[in-house]
Amino acid sequence: MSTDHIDPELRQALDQFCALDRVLVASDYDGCIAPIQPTPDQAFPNPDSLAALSRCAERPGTLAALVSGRARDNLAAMSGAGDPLVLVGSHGAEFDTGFDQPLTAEQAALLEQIIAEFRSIAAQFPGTDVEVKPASTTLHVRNAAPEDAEAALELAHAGPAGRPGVHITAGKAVIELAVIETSKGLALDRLRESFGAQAVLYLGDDVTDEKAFAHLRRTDDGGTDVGIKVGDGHTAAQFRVPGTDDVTTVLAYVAAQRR
Ligand SMILES: O=P(O)(O)OC[C@H]1O[C@H](O[C@H]2O[C@H](CO)[C@@H](O)[C@H](O)[C@H]2O)[C@H](O)[C@@H](O)[C@@H]1O
Repeated sequence: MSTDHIDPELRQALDQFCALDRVLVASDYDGCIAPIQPTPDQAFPNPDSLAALSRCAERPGTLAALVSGRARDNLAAMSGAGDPLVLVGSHGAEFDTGFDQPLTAEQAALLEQIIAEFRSIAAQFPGTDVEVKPASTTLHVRNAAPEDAEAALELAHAGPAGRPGVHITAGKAVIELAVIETSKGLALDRLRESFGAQAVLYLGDDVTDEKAFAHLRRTDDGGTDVGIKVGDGHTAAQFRVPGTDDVTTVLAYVAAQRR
């Protein structure tokens, strides 16, 4: 999608957004800035998208952020991004200051337990793998045979996912269990308020991004948020683009308009 091919309604919304004094430009990482890959450690950013988001961050009155389900350290390492981009990890719960609350002893014990249960499930199904994060764990099934993937997810739902205190996030070829509540929507609220943004632009491709889209709104000081779903699937976002190349186009357009 060249800049000329941005859908006219989306372009109009972006033009209105870009004309505001203070804005927040935020994107999900996997499936938006980085194309989906067989394993998490292969998902490097599209350099053009990352460069465009970084240019946004350098524009006056513009805060730019990556808001990811990954652990923040891992997001920083894989993306190579840092100042002036803001990095938020753990589905919106992990800022540069860490988590708002440290895990309680009970939560830490619960996390150990569900990690062990995920590892025991992964040991039974070739091609499945377990990712460990500070407050959650992810069972990856992308590289398993379809029947193994289904069986592994069923076991996860029937076992660790049902434990009291566990929060489930569905995702692309994963099930993720957290011992704290997370929300990319609350993360956007926090960034919006701290920066005094009149409007927020958010791009996301996965189920976890729906919490972000649900927090987008028309604001009192004249701004209208812009939500863009990347790819297929149900969404609350007003706009949709087909894939990660379109993320580059949108971010490059915003960076150019904000100059
Ligand atoms: O919020 P995001 O930045 O989109 O992170 C969501 C999850 O992304 C990663 O998993 C996904 O991407 C992998 C690499 O492309 C892919 O192999 C996997 O199937 C996808 O679900 C990451 O590993 C998770 O921790 C994130 O929660």
